[in-house]
Amino acid sequence: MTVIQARDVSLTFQTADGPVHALKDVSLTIERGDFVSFIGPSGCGKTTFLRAIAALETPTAGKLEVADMTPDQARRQRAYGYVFQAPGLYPWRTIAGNISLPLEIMGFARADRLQRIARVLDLVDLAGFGGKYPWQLSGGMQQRASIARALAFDADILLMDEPFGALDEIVRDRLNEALLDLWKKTGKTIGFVTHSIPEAVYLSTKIVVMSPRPGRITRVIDSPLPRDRPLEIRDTPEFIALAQQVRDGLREGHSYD
Ligand SMILES: Nc1ncnc2c1ncn2[C@@H]1O[C@H](COP(=O)(O)OP(=O)(O)OP(=O)(O)O)[C@@H](O)[C@H]1O
Repeated sequence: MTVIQARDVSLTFQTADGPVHALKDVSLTIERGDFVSFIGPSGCGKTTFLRAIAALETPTAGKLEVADMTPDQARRQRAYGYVFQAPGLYPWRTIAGNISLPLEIMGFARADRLQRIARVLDLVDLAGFGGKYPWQLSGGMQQRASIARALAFDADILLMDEPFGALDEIVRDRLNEALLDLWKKTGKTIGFVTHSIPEAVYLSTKIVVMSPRPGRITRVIDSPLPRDRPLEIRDTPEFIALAQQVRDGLREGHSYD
């Protein structure tokens, strides 16, 4: 079942220095339960594409459908959760309070909110930390809390814009494992922006390689790796070959010239 469909999506920003073609003729189909990574050098339109899916930007041409709706309808139906690069937690609210906020805005009853908060804290392995304040948690724990917040209203789609970019490699490894586990448990469809080839290959069922000026898709690689992936899978020939394909795709786009 198709969950996200982009057909010839283009998006041009008008700036003082002239038009910036952030996306040009981007076509992509994302199926239910896919884990799709977007990888490419700075400025290739990864964030713009994710924001267009989330109705935070409007394409200048082409068609974009999210759960059979326009992005705007999907936003109003709360069809997805969105995780930003920085955790963006309010320091004056506890972790539970932060997770509760969007639920309060959406009008969930208190008992329902408490139940949902407990469930998502458990999912991201933060059970027992609901009463802490963000500054009492490590960076990795804060990012997990922000994922919990995006999961709390149980949308089928999770959009994540480089959520682990600012974290060190050891923490990132652990969060990658935790995210895969969560994806397997919940069956959600995930769109994930990253700069890291190993992260994209480790997490994804589909890797979308993009290139800049104008922002476009140069390659879509379907992963043959099994869904069960211990971290050690990164040392297997299959993983290394896949990483090489991504690298070739990035080079094809002249991304690092
Ligand atoms: N609001 C905006 N106004 C004008 N130009 C913009 C705006 N947002 C993005 N751009 C431009 O659009 C292009 C694509 O940006 P985008 O942030 O989507 O790239 P990205 O691949 O996510 O980059 P990064 O990896 O650095 O986050 C860039 O050239 C950027 O400068």
